[in-house]
Amino acid sequence: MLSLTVLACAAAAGLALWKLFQGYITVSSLDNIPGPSRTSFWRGNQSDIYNRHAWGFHDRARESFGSVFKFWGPLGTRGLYVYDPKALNNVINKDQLIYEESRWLISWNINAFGLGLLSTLGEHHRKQRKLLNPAFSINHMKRMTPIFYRTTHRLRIAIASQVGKTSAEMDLLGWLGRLALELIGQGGLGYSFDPLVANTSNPYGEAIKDYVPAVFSVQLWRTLYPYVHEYIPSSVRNLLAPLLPFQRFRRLREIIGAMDRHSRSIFHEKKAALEKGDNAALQQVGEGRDIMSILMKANMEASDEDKLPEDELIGQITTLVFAATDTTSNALSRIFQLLAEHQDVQDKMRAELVEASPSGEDIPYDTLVALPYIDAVCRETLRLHPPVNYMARETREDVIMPLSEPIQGVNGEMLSEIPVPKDTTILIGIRACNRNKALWGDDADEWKPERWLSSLPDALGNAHVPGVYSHLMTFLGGGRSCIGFKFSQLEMKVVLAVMLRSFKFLPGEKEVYWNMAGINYPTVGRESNKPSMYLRLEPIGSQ
Ligand code: HEM
Repeated sequence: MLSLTVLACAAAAGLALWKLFQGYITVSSLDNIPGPSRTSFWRGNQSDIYNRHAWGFHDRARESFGSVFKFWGPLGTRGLYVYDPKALNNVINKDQLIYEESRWLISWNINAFGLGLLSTLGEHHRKQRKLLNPAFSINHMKRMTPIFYRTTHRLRIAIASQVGKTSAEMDLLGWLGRLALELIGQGGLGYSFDPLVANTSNPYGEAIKDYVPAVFSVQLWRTLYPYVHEYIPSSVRNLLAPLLPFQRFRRLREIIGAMDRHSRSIFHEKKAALEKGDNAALQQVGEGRDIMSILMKANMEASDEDKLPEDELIGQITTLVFAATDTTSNALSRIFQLLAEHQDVQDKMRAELVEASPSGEDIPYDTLVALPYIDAVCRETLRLHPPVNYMARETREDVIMPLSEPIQGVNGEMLSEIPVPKDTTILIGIRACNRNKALWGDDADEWKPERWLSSLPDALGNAHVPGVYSHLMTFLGGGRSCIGFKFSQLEMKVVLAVMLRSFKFLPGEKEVYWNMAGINYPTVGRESNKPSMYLRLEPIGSQ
């Protein structure tokens, strides 16, 4: 009996060792795909790809190896970095269910955000999305526009009091982050997080803002999470997590705990208001027009098979707040930084706004979204500087990846498709696709809003980039594309419309350094890891 047990344990250990180290022993169809050599025997290119200063690695690799290249993952595994449009179309549309979110990321997201859209797969995800979609329609965005203006004017007043009559240098990222949280609060949840006055802060806002840097601070450990996820059951993981002796893990757990507590209390408040009837809901902050009220009402009326359980509704709250906050505020910060560096563009945008509303009244939705120059600046910034550089996927089975243009294999053969083995990590090169010179022209790495005012290159039209927005991969495409991209555009345009008429934006004294992360963020200089961006603001006319 004992020898049988020993034999079984030895076999299990052998299998685990084989699974762990097979990458070093086996050959793969991806060995014929060119790519950078590994910089660590154990970690492959992990630390080249996933670090705050990885811009050079990503840019050199795309320039040297083209639209599909191999990279090394941990323990001898191979991955593919892809920005070929036809391949991307297969990844996010045609074979979406084969190129799924990584299992470990889903498990991580369930722990961090609960069972929201970022944590579910397949039919489960489709069902959630079906219920949420109507709340993100253009008609609904129009109805939310007054809420966006009202909230942004509160920010304008708060900033004006800091700027005074002359000028002041301030952490604009901090203000835009608070505004983004308040807008998803009011427009998304019918809840006010932040009075938007100076010298106050909000624990939920702080938690959300710290989440991405906190995750990146444990990135080395996070690259091991796929193995932790595979070999340690979730019950044991949950038991061990609080015992981890590292301050960084403790902070991450605090952040996740704060997000969950707030989401639960917001949910129960909304539920009570909805149960009391429409009047109670109308008296809430979002006047019943917010995304969660619509979702909760739709859920009450849905057939049993389409209904979402409470935990999934709570998960949507954390997911929405996380997905909406840093992405949009960091994108807006990048726009203001570029406007501070290009006063001519800033002046032109201001002139367009004054022409659209000489009296300074809020510009109605239809007019605002159609203003061509502001639109060009937003598109161009989201093209050149997408807040998310890449997204990972993982093949659930062997699959053939077709290419728009053949590539030369390591053996000299031309390849028009690549056989990709099951369990391969795919990195969707969002920034790489947006800067592809073969599609956008030789000036693809330059910021030129004017490019959107004349016709775009034919090569771009013919390539059929599968992004949901303007030939860009910024918001991805397919069944997992960004559901909030219209919300985000409206937010950017309302903020630009209000702020550019009140302030002139100038470069500050403090250096602005952009860090590469799950969502890129600026810091003062390269060494700091505290998200912030200082610009100088000067008042214009009467406030
Ligand atoms: C500039 C701003 C934004 C950018 C660049 C952005 C980008 C993205 C990207 C790349 C994804 C795909 C993630 C994945 O495949 O795992 C995504 C998903 C998502 N985004 Fe956004 N986003 C932005 C703003 C927003 C806003 C304002 C909201 C909410 C109001 C939002 C809500 C979501 C949600 C819920 C998902 C998950 C969708 C799904 O899995 O079905 N995003 N976003």
